[in-house]
Amino acid sequence: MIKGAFVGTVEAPSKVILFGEHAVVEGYGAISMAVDLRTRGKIFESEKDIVINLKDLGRSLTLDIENIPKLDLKNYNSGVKYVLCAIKSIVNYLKDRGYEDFKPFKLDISSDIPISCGLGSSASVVATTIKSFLSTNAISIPKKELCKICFSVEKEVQGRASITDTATVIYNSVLKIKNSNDFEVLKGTKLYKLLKGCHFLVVHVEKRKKKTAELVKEVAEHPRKEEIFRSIGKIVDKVEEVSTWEELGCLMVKNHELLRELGVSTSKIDKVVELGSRYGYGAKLSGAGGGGIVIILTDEDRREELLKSLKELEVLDVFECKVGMKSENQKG
Ligand SMILES: Nc1ncnc2c1ncn2[C@@H]1O[C@H](COP(=O)(O)OP(=O)(O)OP(=O)(O)O)[C@@H](O)[C@H]1O
Ligand SMILES: C[C@@](O)(CCO)CC(=O)[O-]
Ligand SMILES: [Mg+2]
Repeated sequence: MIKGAFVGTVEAPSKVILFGEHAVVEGYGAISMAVDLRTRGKIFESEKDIVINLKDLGRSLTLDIENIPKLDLKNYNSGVKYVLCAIKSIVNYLKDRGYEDFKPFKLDISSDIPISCGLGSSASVVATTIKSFLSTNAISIPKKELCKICFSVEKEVQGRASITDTATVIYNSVLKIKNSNDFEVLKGTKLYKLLKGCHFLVVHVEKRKKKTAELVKEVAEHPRKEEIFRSIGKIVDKVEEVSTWEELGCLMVKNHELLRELGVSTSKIDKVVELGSRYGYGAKLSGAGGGGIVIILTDEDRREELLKSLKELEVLDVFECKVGMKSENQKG
């Protein structure tokens, strides 16, 4: 073995939630779409231990393989908990199924996904970490099992989570989340065909002050959450019936208004949603909120006016995204 020899790369995409965030945590529906902004895990040989370099955080973890099942996440700061919990979860999952003698490796993790803005960077890094461990040990498990493990990591770190983000980055497609345990890949459906023709802009409006874990906890304590979740659930049910971009955009705005009532929007997010409605078919915040991203269903005839108005608002970044296509940065 050449010490530190490069072995290979594992990747996972990011995601946007088109409809249903927060309500989906309590079993309502959601519709999500993978986005081609990716987390990469570069795997190298290692003589002993698992060494994980989190390039975007400037942090490095060295793990004695024997001690991984007993890792206590409370001893680590929040920034590394998703990756640590991911490693611990896959080791325990495999040990429970008779696997042992896991190989040491070094893993460099880096990502083009803006962290903590609603693009599912946590789900993407969890999937990348677990897929890297499996790849190093030449073990493959069914995608559904991979989803369950990745979801359990988000739930353990956040306290509350749905299957949306992890299933979407693992299946790398457009998903309809049906309830807390079940989803379907929408490929070939009427909605998928409509979405395939859509042009979306993902606008990173502003940095969030809170992590998803805090935001979902606050929403869980909202006095009107059940009433608002029911209304969001009704919107999600309507989405599969729409036939035009106008109808889709209108439902996005209605969903956004309900997220505002949940208290997860901000004034700048609302301004961008208003621009998305003025120069496009509609828009809404996406992900846990509290700042972060807005997704806009654009009208290509008014795209330049929209981009000019976004520039005047001094948003952080603008990415073009289309179903199944590479995302391109559009910030002038
Ligand atoms: N490239 C990365 N390297 C290491 N850790 C990362 C990376 N990207 C995300 N994380 C972890 O995920 C956390 C952000 O997760 P969080 O759920 O708050 O935001 P998000 O997943 O981007 O947004 P949302 O959950 O709303 O889609 C970071 O604080 C860090 O712990
Ligand atoms: C806010 C939320 O609905 C989406 C976060 O991207 C949380 C979850 O579904 O796990
Ligand atoms: Mg997340």
